[in-house]
Formats: sequence, structure tokens, C-alpha cells
Amino acid sequence: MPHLSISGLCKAFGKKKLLDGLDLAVERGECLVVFGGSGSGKTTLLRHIAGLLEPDAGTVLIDGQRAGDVSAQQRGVAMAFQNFALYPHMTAFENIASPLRARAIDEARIARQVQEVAELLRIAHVLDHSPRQLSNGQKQRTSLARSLVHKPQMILLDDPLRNVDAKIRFEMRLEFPKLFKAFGSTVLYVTQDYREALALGDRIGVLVDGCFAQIDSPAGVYRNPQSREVARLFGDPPINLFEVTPQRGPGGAMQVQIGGQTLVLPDPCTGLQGRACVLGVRPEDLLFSTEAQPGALPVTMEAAMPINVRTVALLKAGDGAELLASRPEDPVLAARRERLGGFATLVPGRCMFFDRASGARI
Ligand SMILES: Nc1ncnc2c1ncn2[C@@H]1O[C@H](COP(=O)(O)OP(=O)(O)OP(=O)(O)O)[C@@H](O)[C@H]1O
Repeated sequence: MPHLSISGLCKAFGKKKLLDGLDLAVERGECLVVFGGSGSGKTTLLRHIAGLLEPDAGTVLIDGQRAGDVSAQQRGVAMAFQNFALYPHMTAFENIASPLRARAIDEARIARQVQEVAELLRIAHVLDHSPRQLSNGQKQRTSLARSLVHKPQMILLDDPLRNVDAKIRFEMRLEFPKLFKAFGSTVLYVTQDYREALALGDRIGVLVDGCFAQIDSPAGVYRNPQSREVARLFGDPPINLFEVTPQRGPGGAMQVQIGGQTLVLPDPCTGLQGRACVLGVRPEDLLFSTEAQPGALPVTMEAAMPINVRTVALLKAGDGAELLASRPEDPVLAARRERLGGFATLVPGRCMFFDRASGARI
């Protein structure tokens, strides 16, 4: 039996349908990231799992029991919301110990459990500090330690890194997966940052219009998105999307028109002839070269910039259609300030097609 099992969950506030028949099953010990835009209903979903909201329709079961029927504490569910305020008059130790005190656990065991979680979160050396003596990162770790100290079977984390600076966010993203596995808890982790979703999730549920548009591994949502919407939500620079109608070219290979120019597709694409669709190509799968190649799309490079260890080029084809190509760091290209004529080709096996009307993956 899955640890968490949701079926047909519906919730509306006034006329606004927020959750619209949502289904989800999460296995014990799994980290499921709920990813979606602002206002898509992520927090509302967590509140149902915590038993704080009643569904309009559908069921939320934890270990087979309805979420609203037993208290979160009895079910071993812990929650940590975006703004984890610490008690300002208590030391870090007392803050972390507070959920254990509420359970009348003896002092020696409290000290042991606080020490254990503080060591895992690397804050054992500041346990006697008050919150105002802690750095922002240490505050964040302390509040997380407080959520984890009683070894919850399930932990609900609502965008815990939203309000921390980039360095702490990066560190915590690296540490979270190990930490979650060390506790063995089932984790539901809400974020609107696709990088965080890719870094942390065993699986990612992509929340769009009140349902999961796709629930898949990080590689699955990135490499094999089931809709144009999911494809667009992951990736920076974003995926290239072009409305095309593939046709068989004179040489027999399938081709499309971009910016009024012809690009030969690298794959057979059987069945797409004459079909109105959207071609999706990730920038890393669009190759730019100054050497002419058969079937390549004539383009001009309008600009290029380094992004981390890659260089991203803005290309224009024909009547002004824009394409993005990214390649391993290329300082010569990145330093160039003038336009550069060239050709674009696609990596075989990497083109995605979506139905133009519905957006569904073909
Ligand atoms: N109790 C409530 N009554 C009325 N409207 C509500 C209630 N709770 C949430 N909403 C509305 O539902 C929408 C979704 O809220 P929710 O907090 O679930 O989104 P979210 O995906 O977590 O957003 P964010 O990432 O910005 O925190 C918002 O427009 C919010 O104003």
C-alpha cells in the first residue's frame, strides 16, 4: 500500500476550482516534489494531506486512513511552512526540542535526539545560541531540525528555501537528498523552482490547472515531457517551440519550415507528414556551426552570452524566427560582438512533437 494515496481530490474556493480531480500515490521513503507556478494550489494540496482542509470531493489516505480522521501528530506527519519562525527567546537547542517537550519525552532522550539531528544538519556547535546570534543559514537549519527531530514518518515541506539567499539554497539542495534518506521519512516538497525540483525529487509532480500534468522522474520530465506546458516549465534557457507542419522533402527526408526557411529533421518522424504540430528542441540539442551542412537551417547569430559553463547563442532564421542554441563554454563565440552567419541542425533522437491544438505530446 502506498504511504500516501490521493484520488479525485477537488477543492474550490468560491468559484475558483483550485484542485480538479487530482490523483497521486507516494511510496514510503520517497521524496515527491510538487512543482507548479505561484497560486497553482501547492500549499492547498499540502494542507489537505496534513488534514487541515476537507476536500470538496475525493480522498486523501495516509496508510489507508483518511487524513482528516486522525491528528497529524498521531499519523507521524510533520509540516514546515515557508516561513519557519523560531521562538526568539529560546536557544537553538530549545527551539529544536520544543516538539519533543510537547510529547512529554524524558530529558536524556530529548538531549540525544536534538544532538543527533543537529549533527546531521551541522549546527551542533551553535545549539546554545539564541536565534538572533544565528546566521540566516543556521536559522534555516534550526527550523528544519525542529521539524525533523521527532523522526516523522512523513514530512511536508512548503517551499523551505524560498526566502534564503542563493548560496544557502545551493548548499541545502545538495544536502537535502542525503538528509531525507537518513531520516527515512516520506517527503512531499513544494517548490516553484524547477532546478530545485530536478535536484531533489525522486519523482516530480507537475501541477497545472488543478491536476498533475505529469508525475515522473527528473530525467523523465526534462527529456520526455508529456505536454508542451511541461516542456516549457523546465529548462533555462527555455525550450525552443515552433509551430510546424512536417512535409516530405525532395530527397525523401522529412523537413519543416522555420522563419520561411527549410530545416531537415534528423529523425524519420513517420506519421507526422502534413500534421499541424509544435516542434520542441532544447537549446542544447540545437547545434550552431559556421560550416554549411546538408539540410541545415541558414541563420545568423545575433548575440551570445556565457551561462555558467555553457554559451548560449541567439540565432535568427529567415523572416526573423528566433532560436536558442547552447553549447559547452565557448569563450570565442561569447566574446563576439558582431553577427555571424551560420547553420543550425538538430541532434538526432531529441526532437519532440506536440499536437498544436491540445498541446499533448505526439
Ligand atoms: N482558505 C482560502 N480561501 C480562499 N482562497 C484561498 C484559500 N487558500 C488558498 N486560496 C487561494 O488559492 C490559490 C492557491 O493558493 P496556494 O497557496 O495553494 O498556491 P501555491 O501554489 O502554494 O502558491 P505559492 O507558490 O505562491 O505559495 C491562491 O489564489 C489563494 O489565494
